[in-house]
Amino acid sequence: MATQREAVIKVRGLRNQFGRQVVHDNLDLDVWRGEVLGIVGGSGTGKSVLLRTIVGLNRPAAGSIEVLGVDVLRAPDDERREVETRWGVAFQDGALFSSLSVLNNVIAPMREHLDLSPALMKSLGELKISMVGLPPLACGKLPSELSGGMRKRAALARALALDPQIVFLDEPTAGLDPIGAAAYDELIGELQRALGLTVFMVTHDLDSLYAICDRIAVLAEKRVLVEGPIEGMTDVDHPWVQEYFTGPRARAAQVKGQKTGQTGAG
Ligand SMILES: Nc1ncnc2c1ncn2[C@@H]1O[C@H](COP(=O)(O)OP(=O)(O)OP(=O)(O)O)[C@@H](O)[C@H]1O
Repeated sequence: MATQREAVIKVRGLRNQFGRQVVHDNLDLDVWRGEVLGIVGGSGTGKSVLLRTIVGLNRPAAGSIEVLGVDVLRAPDDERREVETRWGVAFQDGALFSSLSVLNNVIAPMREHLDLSPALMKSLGELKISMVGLPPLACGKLPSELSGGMRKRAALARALALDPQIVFLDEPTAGLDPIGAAAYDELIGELQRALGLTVFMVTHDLDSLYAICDRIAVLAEKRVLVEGPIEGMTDVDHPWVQEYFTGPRARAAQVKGQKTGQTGAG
């Protein structure tokens, strides 16, 4: 099995620096096709910066990033634009266009990258919106007219607009109540299995880690300190990892994960 793993994202020797603040130094990371990878780490360890760097919203000081076989930092513009259509990103606050309806938000990437008739885009947009569990009524609403949980689902629908192979999620369950968060986790797990997605998820949510992540990458000391299945994290001899994965919240999340039988998406 291990020999068949294909890295859809390969980060090597990554350095990110803002002024004199070094956020990442010589960071390496592989993300395997079809996995749900949870990125965790203390506040300010650079989880969001890592995501933003991989998707091209932040230019690193050094290193290389390969996504789906494309060297995204050095590829010519047309190749880079093409590979961008093969991933989708959903940010924590949704980052939807506030003046566009949910349907038009979901259609926006199609308008930009595909040459489809308006009628076909509308049908595809409605399909994506139903895939994330939003009612048809949501299509015509503005983002401001949705609840926080619905906005996150709308952002996910937009991330799925171009049938991506990889989805990046930045703190997808932040701000949701526990029931809403569990439902969102379930949705991600279902979509991942149904569509064969690779999911790169920055999260603080221990329940999500136990419920849907196949592997965890811990950011500490400016790099990926450790990566692997969640079960092995309690053996890692590092104060933050110990506190995070053996504290009372982790124990509660583990029990919950076992109760619902949701440990790992496989
Ligand atoms: N554009 C920027 N300019 C300057 N500093 C930045 C910029 N973006 C991020 N940083 C800094 O980089 C560090 C890492 O930020 P990042 O948002 O990635 O942390 P994080 O691990 O996601 O934290 P949290 O868990 O609190 O969301 C922080 O100290 C932040 O202030």
